Amino acid sequence: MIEATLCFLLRDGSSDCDDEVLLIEKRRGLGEGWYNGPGGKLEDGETPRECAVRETREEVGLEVDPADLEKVGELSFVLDDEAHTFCHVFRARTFAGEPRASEEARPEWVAVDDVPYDQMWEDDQLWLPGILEGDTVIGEFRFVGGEPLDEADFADHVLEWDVTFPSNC
Ligand SMILES: Nc1ncnc2c1[nH]c(=O)n2[C@H]1C[C@H](O)[C@@H](COP(=O)(O)OP(=O)(O)OP(=O)(O)O)O1
Repeated sequence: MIEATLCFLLRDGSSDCDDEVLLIEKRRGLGEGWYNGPGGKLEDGETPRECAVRETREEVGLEVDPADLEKVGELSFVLDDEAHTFCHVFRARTFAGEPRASEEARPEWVAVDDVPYDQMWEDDQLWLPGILEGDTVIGEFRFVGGEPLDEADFADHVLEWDVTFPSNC
């Protein structure tokens, strides 16, 4: 099973009440052409938090202090009844630098109310709005139809909200 991360960075928006979230348009690999948060697969010996920091740096050039990352989700993606990917989701409001594009990702600040869910993984619309509003979640999402995961059909899901994660995970 693959272990991966997603990292959602938030900032105050230009209008009075709207937060903005940094999304990437994925330029290669799984989910190519879709929007998502920066993130990717854990490397050997890496913790999820370290992975989220590294992937954010590599994909969009922003520096995040691991201590500023709040663990806000654990998502299990199941393909044809087999565990496929376990994804740790983080959120942060503190980071350094200006986003820049990389070979893997084109970054874009998007108002939280304008997230393009029709250009994202189908499951994102089920859990990401809650994450962007400050909630926490554990979710399982079942896909059918074989590899690759991003061409499989989304079948069903289970969500548990308002979860408490240990501060060190
Ligand atoms: N269903 C769903 N919804 C939302 N996000 C995801 C999924 N499935 C997923 O796999 N993901 C996320 C989890 C990861 O952040 C990425 C996939 O990681 P990937 O880009 O393959 O990992 P990298 O390590 O960056 O890839 P390479 O550097 O090897 O190209 O999608």
